[in-house]
Amino acid sequence: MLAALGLSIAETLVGLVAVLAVVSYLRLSNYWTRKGIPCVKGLPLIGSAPSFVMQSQYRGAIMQRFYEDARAKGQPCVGLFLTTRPTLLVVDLDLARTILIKDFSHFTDRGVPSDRVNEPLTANLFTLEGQEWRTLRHKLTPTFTAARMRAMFPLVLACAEELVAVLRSEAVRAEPVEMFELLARFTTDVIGSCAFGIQTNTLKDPDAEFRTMGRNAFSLSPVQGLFRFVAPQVLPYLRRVLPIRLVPQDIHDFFTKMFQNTVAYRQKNHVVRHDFVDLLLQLKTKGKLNDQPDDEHQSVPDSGIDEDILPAQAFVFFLAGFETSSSTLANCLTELSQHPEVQERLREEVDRVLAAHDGKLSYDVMHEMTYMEQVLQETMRMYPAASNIPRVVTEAYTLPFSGPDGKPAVLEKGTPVLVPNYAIHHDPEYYPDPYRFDPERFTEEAKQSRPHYSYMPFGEGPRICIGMRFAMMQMKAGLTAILRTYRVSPCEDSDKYYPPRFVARSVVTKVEGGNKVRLQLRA
Ligand code: HEM
Repeated sequence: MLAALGLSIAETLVGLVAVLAVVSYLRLSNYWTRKGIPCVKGLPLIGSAPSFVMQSQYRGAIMQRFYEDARAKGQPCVGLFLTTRPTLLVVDLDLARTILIKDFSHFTDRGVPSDRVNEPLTANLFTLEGQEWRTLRHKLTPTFTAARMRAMFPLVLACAEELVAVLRSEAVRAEPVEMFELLARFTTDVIGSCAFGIQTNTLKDPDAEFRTMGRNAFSLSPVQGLFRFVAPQVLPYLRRVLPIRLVPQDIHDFFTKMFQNTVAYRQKNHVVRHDFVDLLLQLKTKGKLNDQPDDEHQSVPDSGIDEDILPAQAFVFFLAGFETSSSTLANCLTELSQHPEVQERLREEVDRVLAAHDGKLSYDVMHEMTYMEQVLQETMRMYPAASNIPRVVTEAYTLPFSGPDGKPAVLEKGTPVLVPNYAIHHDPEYYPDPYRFDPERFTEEAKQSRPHYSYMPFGEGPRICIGMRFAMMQMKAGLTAILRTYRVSPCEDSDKYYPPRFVARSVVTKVEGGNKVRLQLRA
């Protein structure tokens, strides 16, 4: 055919790119303008944010620039093009509430690709869409109640004690300690224990297979990053012709096998451990937990969770839970090392609360540490693990305001929407002097004085992080264990790393150069 037209492959490709560029240019010129939504056009094919396509800047900061410009002009939102894809960036907090909560039924999905047939691990709570997601969320929600967390707490505490022991040898060496890596091993052990029911031993052995697999699951090559975050819309087409996997085969096989082995062992030996494996197995058979009453008003009995996607749920608890919590905890320690007065006040609280309970830490005792809650909240304001909250329009949606021509703007099905929580968390109108670490921003009084939805480290609405209780539990257990035994202080070269710069091509908000601190045993 090409030969008949007298074109070489190179000429055809150049022609194709030229046509795409013209189509993209025409779209750029009209798309948002026709809807009456102010926009940032940018370049054909690349769109409004070259650094987004190149993955050369932290995504939170990229969106912050658009957010601040639009906010200065009093716009409730701004239209962008991420590559050729029109994407709506939300600026106004009422609009954020409308999308995430009030009219959630038009925005139920995230637009993260999954493939249940070829890669069952991708069919998890984070990626599933529509009714499938709704049913699964309904079944999994009771596995995260305070009572279940209380039952799992001893497993978490055992890992926190191991962390303290490992830190002891680091403190004795008197060298700077990279806390991010150590804390990633801590949270890997915690979630390995609670979601896979095994002792992953990564604190004892940094090269343990679970840590390697966890690390690899988060290390994206530039090309993987491009497909997963920048142009996921082209992924389904490419996957038809190229052998592109969402989760590399070895990682997929490893986590599936781990979960299946644990299940087989539990069923053979009738082991009960009060962890997520137990709870997932209960949900598999009955669709509800053993101690949940039957719903009298339900005409059809609950069906169980399909066996093929059971490991996927343990996998997503691990993936969504370990690096988010470890990076938050590591950033918290960096801030505490830079703010000794906050650290001392927090340590006094830890000592006082523990002394009132014979030195014994429990799930309920941790809740008495109110200043610790403030410190972690301020950390998650400055370093939200997810810098933007993504949604996709699942049913065409008329925005609650009109464009300059007086006509209401309609968002088409499939349009991505981003709520920029990093930008909102650094808006000086909500948080004066936003780059200063100040846990006083989270006293009850200070929280009441701010508008709703100006703080969303765990997202918002029906799709809010399901694991936030678990996250707070493991972070508080880790922080308590560290502070009751050690003091942290900055390294000599800390001005190279603080104030922090964020890693550009990272799924989770992480700082450049890691989180190095000095550790001293308390006298
Ligand atoms: C500091 C720790 C954590 C942070 C900051 C965090 C943050 C988030 C955010 C921002 C979302 C998206 C929410 C939205 O779209 O509105 C999310 C979703 C999710 N998180 Fe977390 N997370 C953390 C820890 C955890 C843990 C420990 C687990 C599990 C044990 C977990 C499991 C999940 C799951 C399964 C979802 C998807 C929920 C759904 O779509 O229904 N996360 N998380």
